[in-house]
Amino acid sequence: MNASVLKPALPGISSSKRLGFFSFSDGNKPFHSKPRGVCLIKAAMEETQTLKQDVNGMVDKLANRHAGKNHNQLSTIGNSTNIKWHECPVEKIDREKLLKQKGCVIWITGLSGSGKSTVACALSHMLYQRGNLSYILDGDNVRHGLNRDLSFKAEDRVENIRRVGEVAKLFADAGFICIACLISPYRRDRAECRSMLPNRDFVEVFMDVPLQVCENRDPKGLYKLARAGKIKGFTGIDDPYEPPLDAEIVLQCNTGDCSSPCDLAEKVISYLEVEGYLQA
Ligand SMILES: Nc1ncnc2c1ncn2[C@@H]1O[C@H](COP(=O)(O)OS(=O)(=O)O)[C@@H](OP(=O)(O)O)[C@H]1O
Ligand SMILES: Nc1ncnc2c1ncn2[C@@H]1O[C@H](COP(=O)(O)OP(=O)(O)O)[C@@H](O)[C@H]1O
Repeated sequence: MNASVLKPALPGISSSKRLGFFSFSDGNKPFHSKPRGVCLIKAAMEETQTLKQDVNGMVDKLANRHAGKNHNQLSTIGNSTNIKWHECPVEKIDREKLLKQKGCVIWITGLSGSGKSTVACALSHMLYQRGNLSYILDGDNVRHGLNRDLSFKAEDRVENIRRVGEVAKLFADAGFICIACLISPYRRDRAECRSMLPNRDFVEVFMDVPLQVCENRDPKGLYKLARAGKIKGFTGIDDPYEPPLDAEIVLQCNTGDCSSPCDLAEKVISYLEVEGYLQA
């Protein structure tokens, strides 16, 4: 590999921290259209040398972790046979150092109309303003793509939550503060998602808003349709919702007079701050 084709995308950060952000050209197209000075080429070569050392260190770290283990062991997970986990030396903790935060999942559950999406957006915006990276997995939105094959019957809701739980786990592993907001009506499914993550990395937020308030809001007119029997199996009307018994955060709104979405999001921010998620 040619030293001049290395492109540090985050100048000013040490090479080990930048490791995940280097990309390589195809060798024919240099990154800089203007001719660069010899000093820069020399610096780039030195940078490459440091990088190689970093990569070797990372690979050694991986080799040590695997010492004594059977590298060829194949697994069967569900219907996937003969599969093998592939480790990469750049780990979650390395990405977290880059992002200066800890990856986790904020799981917002509650009835339709309880304010899940609104709080998720307020939270994401506040995190963005603080310089923290988050990403929202909204039930409604995920059902436009990944989960478009799923209906609202019980087994499809279970699969909906399982898939979003798995995706959220990947985002947390990438170092994101992943905000999943879904009705997720069943306790057992939420517990399954919790169990996918290391201890404390799953933060359950319960939108404790009475059905009456949600129904009065009815921004999409769905409760009206459900009451008229035009939507069958609507959560809270003729389909169950199991409120959490041990959520980390409960955002209550007992009457129509609720705290503002920003005030609610602030409570989540305070929790994340106290638990140390907003720094690496
Ligand atoms: N039968 C039924 N029950 C509940 N909700 C329904 C239903 N049909 C459509 N919708 C709309 O789908 C949104 C909920 O999707 P979710 O993926 O969050 O649901 S679930 O977690 O699988 O129960 C939900 O969005 P939110 O209002 O944002 O919760 C509704 O707009
Ligand atoms: N804290 C709040 N106070 C008053 N109204 C709210 C609050 N949060 C959300 N809403 C309103 O309630 C309705 C439903 O909110 P939404 O976020 O779409 O709920 P969900 O995602 O749970 O279905 C929207 O019209 C929204 O503007």
